[in-house]
Amino acid sequence: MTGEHAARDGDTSPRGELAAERAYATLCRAALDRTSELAQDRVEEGAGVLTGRHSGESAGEGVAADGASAEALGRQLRSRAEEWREEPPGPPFFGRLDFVEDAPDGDEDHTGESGETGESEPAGKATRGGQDRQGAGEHRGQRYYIGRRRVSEHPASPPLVLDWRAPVSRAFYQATALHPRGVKVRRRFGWAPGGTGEAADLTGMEDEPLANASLGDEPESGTETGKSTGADAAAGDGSSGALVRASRILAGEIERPRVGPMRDIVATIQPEQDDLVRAEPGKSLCVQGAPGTGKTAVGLHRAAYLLYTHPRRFERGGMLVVGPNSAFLGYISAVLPSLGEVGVRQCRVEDLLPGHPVRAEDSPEAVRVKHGAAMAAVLRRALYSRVRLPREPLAVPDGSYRWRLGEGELRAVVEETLAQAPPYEVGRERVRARTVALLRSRAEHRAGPPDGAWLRKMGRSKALSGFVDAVWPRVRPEEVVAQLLGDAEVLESASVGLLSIPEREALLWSRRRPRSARTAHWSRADLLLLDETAGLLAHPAESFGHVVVDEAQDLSPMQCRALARRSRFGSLTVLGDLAQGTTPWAARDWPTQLAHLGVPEARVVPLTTGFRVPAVLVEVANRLLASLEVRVPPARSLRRDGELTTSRVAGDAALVRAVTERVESALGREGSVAVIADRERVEPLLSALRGAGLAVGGPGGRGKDGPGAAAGGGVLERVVVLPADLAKGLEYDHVVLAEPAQIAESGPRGLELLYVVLTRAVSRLDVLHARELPEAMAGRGGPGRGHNSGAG
Ligand SMILES: Nc1ncnc2c1ncn2[C@@H]1O[C@H](COP(=O)(O)OP(=O)(O)OP(=O)(O)O)[C@@H](O)[C@H]1O
Repeated sequence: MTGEHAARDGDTSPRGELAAERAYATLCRAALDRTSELAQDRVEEGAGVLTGRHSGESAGEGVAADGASAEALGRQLRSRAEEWREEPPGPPFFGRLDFVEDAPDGDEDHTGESGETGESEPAGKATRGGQDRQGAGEHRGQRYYIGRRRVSEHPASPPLVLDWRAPVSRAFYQATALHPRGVKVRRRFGWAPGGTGEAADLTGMEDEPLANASLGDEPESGTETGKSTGADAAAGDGSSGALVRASRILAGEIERPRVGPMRDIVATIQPEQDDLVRAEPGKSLCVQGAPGTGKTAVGLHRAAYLLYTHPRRFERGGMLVVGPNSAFLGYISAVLPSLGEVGVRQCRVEDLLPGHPVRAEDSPEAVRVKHGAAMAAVLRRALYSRVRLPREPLAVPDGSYRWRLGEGELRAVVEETLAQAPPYEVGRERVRARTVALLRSRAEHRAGPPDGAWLRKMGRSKALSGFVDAVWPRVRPEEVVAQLLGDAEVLESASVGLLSIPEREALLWSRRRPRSARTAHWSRADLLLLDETAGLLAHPAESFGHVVVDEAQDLSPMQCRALARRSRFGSLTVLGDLAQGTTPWAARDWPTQLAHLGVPEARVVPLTTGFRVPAVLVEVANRLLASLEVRVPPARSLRRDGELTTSRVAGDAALVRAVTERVESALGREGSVAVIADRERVEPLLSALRGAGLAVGGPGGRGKDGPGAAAGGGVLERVVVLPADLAKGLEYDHVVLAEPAQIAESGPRGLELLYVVLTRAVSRLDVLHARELPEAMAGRGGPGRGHNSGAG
């Protein structure tokens, strides 16, 4: 149990240890079942008590203070109870830490977290206080189980299992023989895939001796899955490669076939990923990660970590996860709930924008201009061109008297307000307040300080309101944008020096289009303009404490600004890969993109170890990097498996035949198959494959971007034909790539697109080509270090 080493005096044979761990699992399951019942009872009682969330809280601490939060809490309790009812929580733990009894001299701990307790730290001396710099600190002699969530027999009793996010759990991810953090032995548990976490599902375990490993300690135990090889990793450099090579459980988990929606990776988070997950909440972070390095996974785990560690911070401004499209969001939607976080908003940028129906379509050039950074300046000018400097004095009637304000002083009011550049609506009220202040000083001079009622009367007076309307008119975003796009003169004066004449022409509505704000037909990109203008008028009502932005390289400057507005007081986790930028406005460098996102100071951290794409494929993909217009560190792969074939065929008909053959032979093996080609080839390939009697899905049929994934995944055809531009973010066991040269030439970002396509395969990639391979792909050493054949 979490506490003193319980098994020390028991049966220490591998079989005996496994039996003891299974018994412990049974104990945990019983405690979980009780927690579930308790949650259900509380929903029924309507009690506003959090159950087991934010583990430091004992029963009663989460009582809601007001109706709205009581309702939110009720919803959360209900979903927690439903979650428990519908989905058994799975294995109650995946790891165990045994800390040393005595701190060995010179065993420096490098956590820098001395004394970290944190509000989420589980109660009880056993887990209070972090490891000190000399090693185990207060954890000396303790044993802790680590799991997806805290398990205890009662919310207030000491935990049987610690949440993976608790400070002490960090040692599970970070301890190495060089820096053992006071950990004597790290144990990993192997559970039957797909099991519900019953004791019988616990099939094996591996121990890595850490502290004193260099002195030649033997592993504590071997298990049914084989002798521990942990010592190899422990003695190594602690890199992901060394760790994974040394652990069959780790390697098995990482190489497990991918089916259905994305899973959490909580049992196998790697040290460099853990650093990002637990990075300081207040500071923004940008992860430049090669394909399959776990950027999405890291972002989601970071969200869960921040919510757990800083619950109060995110009660005020919530957490937002932004993804590129709804199918992707469907694909990742199960991860946070599986980590116990059900209240995170997950959406696309466009879901945050004004909800006008989209009734118009822009030309590609108009889309490009509307997404560009210059548009923000154009809109600002268009809005502020409405402000007029006063040209005459103002007389404000007050009973039979008239207060007079001179043109010069009124002009100073407007000029000073403009110089302060507040949001437009704030500016308007500021002009009003300052003009009233001028009246007050007049009145004071004449008859002593006026009272509040008089000041309010003056502020609302017709003359003063008329003045404010004249110099700083009230306006709606729709009016500003409709006038800008509908009136050539307005557009010209707002965009001189910012847009070229052809760009202006692309923006201008044709004469047939309605001109008024009320009847305007808005395009998708117009919604960005409306949002930008609304942001110039006032701060958005919706603001987030933290925003996780995925595939951030593909966002346009205007999309970035829409996010920046919503996290003015928060921080961002920006995830992306410049080499995978395929939109017309994709970022070429991070500093520029981070500036658009409002966080120019964010640290950029590379992730280069890939968990998806095998090394032989990564090597081919990396050859492209030299030809891209971006500089990113090349990927390396943890996976040594994987096959690559490259085959030249004689002409298009032969290419179709070769694709069919490859698909047929791929079907003889396990896993999903995707044929990826330029959009033009999709229909012919689909009909050829169907003509050959194969059940094939069209674009979006399955995978991360397909409705299959959104609906829970994998239920549709095993084979899909996919245009290259829909491949981003997807994974397939076997990929057949048809005519890479055509993809490379398909547009200004063709090579980036090809790079995306080359990095989708989890196991096997067949490259089929009738034309020469793109030079960039051939690299210096020629294509295909794997098997080459002339089949076709
Ligand atoms: N530490 C880990 N343990 C196990 N699996 C992992 C780990 N890190 C990542 N993975 C797996 O690797 C795959 C790729 O992860 P993910 O989709 O997060 O990568 P990505 O960097 O966002 O990729 P891309 O840039 O291609 O979209 C996923 O199947 C993920 O579950």
